[in-house]
Amino acid sequence: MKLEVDSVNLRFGDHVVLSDVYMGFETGEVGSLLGRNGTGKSCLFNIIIGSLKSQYASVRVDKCYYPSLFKSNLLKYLPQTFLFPSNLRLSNAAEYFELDIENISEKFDKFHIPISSKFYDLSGGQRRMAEILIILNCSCPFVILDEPFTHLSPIQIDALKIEIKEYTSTKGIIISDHQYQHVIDISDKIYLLNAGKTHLLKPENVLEQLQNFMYII
Ligand SMILES: Nc1ncnc2c1ncn2[C@@H]1O[C@H](COP(=O)(O)OP(=O)(O)OP(=O)(O)O)[C@@H](O)[C@H]1O
Repeated sequence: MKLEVDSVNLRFGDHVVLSDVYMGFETGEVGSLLGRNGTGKSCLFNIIIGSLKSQYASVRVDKCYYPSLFKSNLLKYLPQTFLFPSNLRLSNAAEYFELDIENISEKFDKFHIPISSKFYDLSGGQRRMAEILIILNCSCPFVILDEPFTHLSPIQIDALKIEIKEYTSTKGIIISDHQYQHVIDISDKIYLLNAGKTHLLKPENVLEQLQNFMYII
């Protein structure tokens, strides 16, 4: 399946954030969006899911138009901020997303997170990992993870990178994170957002292109 967003134009008053943006992602791959702070990555994700109205945007899955992809069961989205209320039990959050509790508890065990806990029982990193696992296990063809590596320790990041790659057997996974080296390690395709436009990076010299766009020095 192919998820495409194009002709995205977004401005707040005189501030033009996105100008004629295109991105395309397919199931079976990890696709990424990099860009400096404030370039519009989260806005673009919110436009894709349908929670932010832009002046214009066309969001399609396999050439069908979706004004609100979030309601369609084709995509789940993990925002930068925590997703679930603190006093919710992990198992209840999993049930809310119609997950098989037995299957998901095995995943949680792997990361030493008890599924019977409430979110406030967990550390920041455990909580982030728990939310990521719930979203990754949803039976939808696309998942967006906004800053999945935030709060995670290096060893958890490495485990998550393996996990994300495994889920591409059934999904397209779209990520954005400023820990660009980890993003590069697992991405099949990388877009860089700069001055309101997306640029699809050539796979052979990604670091050099990131330098040219002054995302890194
Ligand atoms: N509701 C809003 N009203 C006005 N400006 C907004 C609004 N939402 C976002 N912006 C502006 O749009 C720009 C893009 O914001 P966005 O959060 O998408 O950036 P980002 O690329 O995700 O940044 P970061 O990497 O820091 O998370 C910023 O300049 C922000 O101030």
